Amino acid sequence: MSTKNNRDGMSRRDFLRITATAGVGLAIGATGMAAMENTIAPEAPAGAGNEPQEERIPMYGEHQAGIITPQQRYMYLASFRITAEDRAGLTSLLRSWTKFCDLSTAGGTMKTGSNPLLPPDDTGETLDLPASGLTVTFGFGPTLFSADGKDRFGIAGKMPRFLKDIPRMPKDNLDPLLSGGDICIQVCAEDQQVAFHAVRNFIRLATGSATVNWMQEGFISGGSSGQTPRNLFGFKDGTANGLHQTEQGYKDVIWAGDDEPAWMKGGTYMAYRKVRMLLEIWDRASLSDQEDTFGRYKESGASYGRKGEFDEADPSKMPATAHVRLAKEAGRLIHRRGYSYSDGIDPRTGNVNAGLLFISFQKNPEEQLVPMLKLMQSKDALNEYTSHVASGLFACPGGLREGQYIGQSLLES
Ligand SMILES: C=CC1=C(C)c2cc3[nH]c(cc4nc(cc5[nH]c(cc1n2)c(C)c5CCC(=O)O)C(CCC(=O)O)=C4C)c(C)c3C=C
Ligand SMILES: [Fe+2]
Repeated sequence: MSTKNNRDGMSRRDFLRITATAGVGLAIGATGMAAMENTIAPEAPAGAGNEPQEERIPMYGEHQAGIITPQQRYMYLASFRITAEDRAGLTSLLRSWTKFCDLSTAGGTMKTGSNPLLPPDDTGETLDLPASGLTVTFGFGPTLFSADGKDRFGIAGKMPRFLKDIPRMPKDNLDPLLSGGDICIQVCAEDQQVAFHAVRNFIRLATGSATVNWMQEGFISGGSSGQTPRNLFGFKDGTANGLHQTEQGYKDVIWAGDDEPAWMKGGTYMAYRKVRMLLEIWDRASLSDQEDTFGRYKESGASYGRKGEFDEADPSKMPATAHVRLAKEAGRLIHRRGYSYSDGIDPRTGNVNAGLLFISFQKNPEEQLVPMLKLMQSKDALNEYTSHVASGLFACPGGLREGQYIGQSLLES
């Protein structure tokens, strides 16, 4: 796609580069920061500018996209309550959502419409934007299968083996209005407006068939440059995913087993915890307390007693309550794909309302995730600085072939 602007002869990319550089100079001048000791010069990763992201991530395949896909910068998570009264209503919604996915992940939009007396078919905010690595991942919650003892859609007999709410943990501070749901959609993209457009249109297309329970937005840094993103405590977060990132590793850790209903073939379970991070308390903790909390060094991300971020961790070198040591003691791996969030300021306290939208994928949440969560809730040094405020567990069906709709293998098998 050409980015030349004919009026001033400068490409959109050149313009962004020049203004970005000028902006840095102005900011330094304005604050009078002549002495720059104690700083770390950032290494500019190649291609990490503001270029439009043409990348299209195929939505068809053995697995849904957005699970082992390298993390895009922006994420929306939206949970829906299905109001359609029967299976035909649910099927029709899933068909129209799938059609929209097919179009938008390829960088297309619906027609704006030819009848000026009707609302346009597309909301329009991505008309000039490329696909931007958009992915959409669907998960089905326990209540889709059975709610209040009712089998609303005739699928109660096809419930996957481990689909139930994550058990309540002693330190939980969960808001039921921000937890659970019949269907959860994870939307990720390199451009926030592309991701927003998708989630907004899922909501719009659901009119009359589903209502939104809650929606969260998240962001990360660095992912596309190949570096591990840092969370809002300033630590590299996601390093240990490297332990299972092979085809066999994914099979062992993520993809549902053969003992699941057929529609879960190539699927997995998505766990969600919204974890508020108490930034003001954390920022007053010493560097050594911060590092002891994780058992890793802040700058390098290396685990205690090691030099490189990816050197094998030795839990015996970490304090007994270190987060990473406890994760290791739980003895199982999970695939984490979390995003930071910021919900502005808590007006009652003036504190920043921010944290981690913890998302993990695993084949058996009962064996892989729940024991880890229990161990962490009882001992984790991180508990002093965090509070779990929302939760959810969803079964993600396997991937689609062109022409199929999401959930077809569940509803029509
Ligand atoms: C029960 C699962 C987990 C929750 C909840 C959780 C919350 C949470 N984690 C961080 C920051 C870090 N976590 C790190 C590693 C790590 N965390 C979990 C699990 C949960 N974290 C696992 C399984 C691991 C990997 C352990 C290992 O095998 O080495 C790290 C270290 C770097 C890394 O590997 O990613 C950080 C940092 C926060 C801030 C948080 C809640 C707000
Ligand atoms: Fe963690």
